[in-house]
Amino acid sequence: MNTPIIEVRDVVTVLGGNLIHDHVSCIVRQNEIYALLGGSGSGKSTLMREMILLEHPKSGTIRLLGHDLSTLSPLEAMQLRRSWGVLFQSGALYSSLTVGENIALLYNEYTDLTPKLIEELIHLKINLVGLPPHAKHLYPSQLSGGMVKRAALARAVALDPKLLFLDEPTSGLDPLSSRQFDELILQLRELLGLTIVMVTHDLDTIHHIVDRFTLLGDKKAIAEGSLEEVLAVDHPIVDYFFQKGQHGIAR
Ligand SMILES: Nc1ncnc2c1ncn2[C@@H]1O[C@H](COP(=O)(O)OP(=O)(O)OP(=O)(O)O)[C@@H](O)[C@H]1O
Repeated sequence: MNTPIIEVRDVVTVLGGNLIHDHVSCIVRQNEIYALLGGSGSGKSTLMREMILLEHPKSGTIRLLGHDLSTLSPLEAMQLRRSWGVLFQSGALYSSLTVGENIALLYNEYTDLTPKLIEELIHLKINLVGLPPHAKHLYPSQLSGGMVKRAALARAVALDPKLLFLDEPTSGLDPLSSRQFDELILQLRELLGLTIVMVTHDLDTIHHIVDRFTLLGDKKAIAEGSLEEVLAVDHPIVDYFFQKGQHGIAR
């Protein structure tokens, strides 16, 4: 649990001439569920995108599974990309393909598995995320919001990644579906031995399943740690976020 998997050190990010991160540091450890929390525009998604090579900091370092992301060769980058799965906020499934075909795309692109084995793996992954077997034949437009997220999750774990990145996994879900999705994330962490990083606004998720998190604000990492550790930090943004001193802790 203590081995660092992602180390962000002194990251400075400038986008469109605007300073987004001003020397932000944080550490994600093996097997933990780690969250990036903060107000709108605080740079949570950008930091996650930097961890998966979709953006690049102006300065500072990000090490992932021991690799400095700023010095990767194209081949190393390609290999490293295989070690993570990503669940984007909208699900990002191809609308013209069924759930099964969306998952099969990955196997066809990255493996030499036989069609029969691919079918078996698709069945396994669909079952793993709690979807009924017939979901394989459905198109994204035929799924509820919660089912789209589950299907996208099945795709994200298709290649057995070590790391899973989730962008606001419970956004758009009702409270009951959100808690069920939290439970699923917990189960997947246990079953697959994953380390999970998520961007979230959902304080219930923070309470229920997140081990540690960074609170971003004012372009900085205001606080990092467990909920208890963050709540002990004396900072107006911590007070604001958790409504300390008003009517208990906001949930
Ligand atoms: N490509 C870009 N060019 C210029 N500015 C950008 C770009 N991408 C993001 N930004 C800006 O960077 C800031 C941080 O954006 P980011 O999406 O990381 O915030 P966030 O904390 O995830 O916000 P939200 O919770 O609203 O999704 C925002 O002000 C956004 O407008």
